[in-house]
Amino acid sequence: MNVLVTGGAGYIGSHAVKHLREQGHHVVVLDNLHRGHRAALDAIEQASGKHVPFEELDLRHTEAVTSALVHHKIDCVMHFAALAYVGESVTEPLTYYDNNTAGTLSLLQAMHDAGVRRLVFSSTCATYGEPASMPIVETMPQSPINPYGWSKLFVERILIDYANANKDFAFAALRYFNVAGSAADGTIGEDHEPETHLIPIILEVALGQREHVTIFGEDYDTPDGTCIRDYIHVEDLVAAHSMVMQKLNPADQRFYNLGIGQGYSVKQIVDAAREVTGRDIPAQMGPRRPGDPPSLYANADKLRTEVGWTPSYTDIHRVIETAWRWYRNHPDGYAQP
Ligand SMILES: NC(=O)c1ccc[n+]([C@@H]2O[C@H](COP(=O)([O-])OP(=O)(O)OC[C@H]3O[C@@H](n4cnc5c(N)ncnc54)[C@H](O)[C@@H]3O)[C@@H](O)[C@H]2O)c1
Ligand SMILES: O=c1ccn([C@@H]2O[C@H](COP(=O)(O)OP(=O)(O)O[C@H]3O[C@H](CO)[C@@H](O)[C@H](O)[C@H]3O)[C@@H](O)[C@H]2O)c(=O)[nH]1
Repeated sequence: MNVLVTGGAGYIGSHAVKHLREQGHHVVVLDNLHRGHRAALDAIEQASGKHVPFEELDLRHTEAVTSALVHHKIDCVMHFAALAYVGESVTEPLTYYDNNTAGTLSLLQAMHDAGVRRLVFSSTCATYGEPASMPIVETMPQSPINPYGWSKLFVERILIDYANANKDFAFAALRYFNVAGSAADGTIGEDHEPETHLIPIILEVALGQREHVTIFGEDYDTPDGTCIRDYIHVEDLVAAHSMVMQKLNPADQRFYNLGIGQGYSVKQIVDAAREVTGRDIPAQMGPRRPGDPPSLYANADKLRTEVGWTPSYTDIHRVIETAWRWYRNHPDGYAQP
């Protein structure tokens, strides 16, 4: 298939580009490079010896996006492009609604104008807010507790309405839990600025780039008092995307949780990282981070049953190993040393 990957120069998008090409698809990247890295695409190009077609465009430039869709004869869009920091969304809500919600509206208009009828959308478990029970199943109420979650939930709603009005359109919204790790072959990885995610921060401590990791709260109602999350390896996540894409039939409206169905506490992650790296990783207790639910993990049975996906990484040590390989070999990320 001819697939347009929006946000393809970002962390998850670049792993999707690599995987889809390995699966034999023809991939075009669209990214405005606001938080992406041209160097990630260069690395994919270098490792494969094959050019990565790249459109440096913003989602909100509808006409230019339409032209790109037509020019590359796109069959399906995988839509990763978004702003994705919960804390930033609280202080800059308009930026999030403009980029994530209005940006997707513009993309849908462009797809409509270009006659592209398949979309796989990056949603998030942040759309569930603080669920009453665990694990989370897709039918549970969605009530986000931050603008980031709302900016994604609005898109889910828009997709339903658009698909109801256009019966030849099909979409899947994949609600990710915590995405972690790097390509097992070491070619690409995670490089966020600012970095706010737990595993990268812990590995920056292991590298000596930070003095300690602060554990945000140890008074939660969980077995060791720290927050529990469901960490899915980025390669398992993108494999699920291509499997779902292949299954999309006209008029499909699919919603899936994308996690491994097992939770780890913050303390367990720190301990696992100490074992993997063999480094002393100083941790300090700090106050809770506003907006953090105590526990979030998936029931991912629907994806297993309907699509046949299973995660290959179920041991957190192996997930951290892939991330550690990337950070050790690229201590400055994609920046030139
Ligand atoms: N990282 C996670 O744990 C996680 C969890 C749940 C959902 N998600 C979702 O997955 C997707 C990818 O996340 P990521 O961690 O790879 O983020 P990222 O910041 O690394 O990548 C996002 C990419 O999108 C690009 N982009 C943003 N707005 C754009 C626009 N208006 N036009 C064109 N390009 C634009 C950025 O330049 C960047 O390259 C996002 O939609 C995010 O909401 C991520
Ligand atoms: O320095 C740190 C960083 C994080 N945490 C904790 O570690 C856990 C994971 O945090 P983080 O890695 O920042 O991920 P989340 O806040 O869970 O958010 C991620 O996962 C969500 C889905 O769960 C996505 O929607 C978001 O885009 C993505 O950033 C949370 O309990 C945090 O409180 C710490 O204790 N110390």
